Amino acid sequence: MSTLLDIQDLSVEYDRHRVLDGVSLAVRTGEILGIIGETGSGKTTLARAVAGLAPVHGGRIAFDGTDLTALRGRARRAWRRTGALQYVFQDPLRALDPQHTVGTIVGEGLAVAGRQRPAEIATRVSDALTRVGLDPALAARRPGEISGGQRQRVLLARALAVEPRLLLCDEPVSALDASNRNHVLRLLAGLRDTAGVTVVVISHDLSSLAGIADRVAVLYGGRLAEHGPIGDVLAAPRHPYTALLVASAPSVRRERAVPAARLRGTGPGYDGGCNYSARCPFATAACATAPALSTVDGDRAVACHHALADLEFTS
Ligand SMILES: Nc1ncnc2c1ncn2[C@@H]1O[C@H](COP(=O)(O)OP(=O)(O)OP(=O)(O)O)[C@@H](O)[C@H]1O
Repeated sequence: MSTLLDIQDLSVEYDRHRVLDGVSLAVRTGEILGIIGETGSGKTTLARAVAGLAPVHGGRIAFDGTDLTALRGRARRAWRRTGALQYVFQDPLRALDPQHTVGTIVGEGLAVAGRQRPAEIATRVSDALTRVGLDPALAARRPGEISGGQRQRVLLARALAVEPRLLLCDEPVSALDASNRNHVLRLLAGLRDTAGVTVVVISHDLSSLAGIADRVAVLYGGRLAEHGPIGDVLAAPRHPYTALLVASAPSVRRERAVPAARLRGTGPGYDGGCNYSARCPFATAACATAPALSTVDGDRAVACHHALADLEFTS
């Protein structure tokens, strides 16, 4: 499978405070990649950096071979107008202009591209609303006149209207009830399966990702702890933090996961060593040096000096 998005050694700083540190990650064409991590781990920052909305301090983000971090001025605007990459924001209420109708909002990207006549835009808006399971008649309403679940779908419809190649969805289901959550997750899986759209889904909830993601990347304190095929990662997490996440998610938990009670210590730090070591039950003197992300089992990678073997989980 080819790589659509290639992130190399990405760092982001806000006011000299580093919130992403040397993240390298490839998103393959046609897959759903889940990004998981606790609050403040840098998930949104990673997505915003890819969308050109966060201050990249170092590294490279390439989309189908084009280095997005090098685009400036006209080239950058032209790239944005293609709509190839769409970022679906976390908070629908804040992301949707309350003054505009749903139809205007969903048609925005098409109008920006400047290639569509009003009648064509109206048809594409109707199609996009239908695709996300909404009645096209909602186009006449404003964001304040529809439900939270419907607003989340409007955000998705807006992104889909421009037929993106890559969809970055930031916590697309966290504010939804179970039935809306399942609908949106099925919708994302359907986009991958029938339209070949590549999807990155950010979540702090492993069980939401378990049913739809092909691979998962685990962020901790702005660094990548582990990534790999989701089934393998859930069955045998290699990083102690991933093991903790799996142990804390009842619906995906396996017998051998490290008990959640072994969580300890304070949050992440950047003292030069492994930023998980203060919380890690397996930490040793070796962890005073930050571990590099190393390939294990062919298709997986883990940043841990003590990358766990399956048997070590029984404790
Ligand atoms: N605009 C900003 N200015 C300064 N610091 C920021 C800004 N945006 C995010 N941060 C900081 O960057 C870190 C990572 O934030 P981010 O929103 O990426 O985390 P997250 O994993 O998406 O969290 P959540 O699950 O709560 O959305 C946090 O410490 C946050 O306070």
